[in-house]
Amino acid sequence: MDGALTLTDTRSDRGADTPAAVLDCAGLTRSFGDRLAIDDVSLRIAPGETYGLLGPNGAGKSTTIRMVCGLLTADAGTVTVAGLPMTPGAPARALVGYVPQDVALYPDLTARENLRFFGHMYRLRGKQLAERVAEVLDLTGLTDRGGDRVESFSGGMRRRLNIGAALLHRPTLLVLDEPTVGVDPQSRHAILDSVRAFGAAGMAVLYTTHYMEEAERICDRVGIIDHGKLIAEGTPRELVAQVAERDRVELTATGNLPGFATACAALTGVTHTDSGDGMVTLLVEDGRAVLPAVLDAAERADIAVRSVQVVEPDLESVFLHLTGTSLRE
Ligand SMILES: Nc1ncnc2c1ncn2[C@@H]1O[C@H](COP(=O)(O)OP(=O)(O)OP(=O)(O)O)[C@@H](O)[C@H]1O
Repeated sequence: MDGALTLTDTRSDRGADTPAAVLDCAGLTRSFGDRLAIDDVSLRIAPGETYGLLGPNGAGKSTTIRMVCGLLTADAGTVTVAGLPMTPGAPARALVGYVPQDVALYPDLTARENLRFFGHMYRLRGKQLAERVAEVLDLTGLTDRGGDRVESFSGGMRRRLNIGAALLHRPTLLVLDEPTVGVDPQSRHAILDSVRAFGAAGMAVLYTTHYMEEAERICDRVGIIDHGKLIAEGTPRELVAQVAERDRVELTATGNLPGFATACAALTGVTHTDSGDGMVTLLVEDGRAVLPAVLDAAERADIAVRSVQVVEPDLESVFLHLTGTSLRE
């Protein structure tokens, strides 16, 4: 496998007048036809801060970051990076490293050739390009494989090289769009550790995911996005405090699950219910206290319960609390 990426401190590259926020999005709004995809989203990311944009598929994460990276124009609102306005083609784009959701590498080129190609796009040339390519191969732990074609790489190695390509020009803001989708667990851990290290080295990081445990693990602050709106923002601890003492009860079961969820909603101590994918999820005041009544309700509704889990409050509970639906894959 695939070791963690490591990074040296990039803060020395910054001027003394570094603005308080590296990224400042104000009132971002964007529609596609009559579909309002992003609705008045504002967020700020400070130097060294890792900000997680957490939301289900279709919530508006990619659209937001495409505007942040200057790849899509907003209908309303502004993006500034290190105080510079971001619009398609603006100089501010040079401050951003963008890691797209899909791996964007040339399989029949070697890792080194891929990096040289991307380095050219960032206008790196000659000795500086050679140095940065060597630096990124080192950072990604791929120096030994630099001369090998990417088609021979594992999925995790491709992801790491994909991230490396966005680091060639030493960006002030690194934007990663769901970089662990489809990656094996070990590579996933390596990528998450690396993103943590980028933040620790002073980079501002915008990280989108629909895995709440990733957001909890690596993000200093999290914004929850749903139907194009930023519906909550804070540290994972602050967000979890919003659902107070509520536990989550997760039952995997077969039978009429929507009907069972409705029956559970009527039980004392149950505050939210959701069902889908062979699972019923309940937010409850006290998981253990409510279990007998839930299991009685299952029996009455002829539900075959396969497993029951009581989970203490986490970001998944926050999402269920705020939206009434589970943040499932
Ligand atoms: N080019 C487009 N044309 C039309 N609709 C679009 C376009 N891009 C995005 N949308 C719509 O905008 C909404 C937000 O999509 P977006 O891709 O930003 O969500 P997401 O949170 O990144 O989801 P995913 O994790 O599935 O990529 C969705 O309803 C999507 O269908």
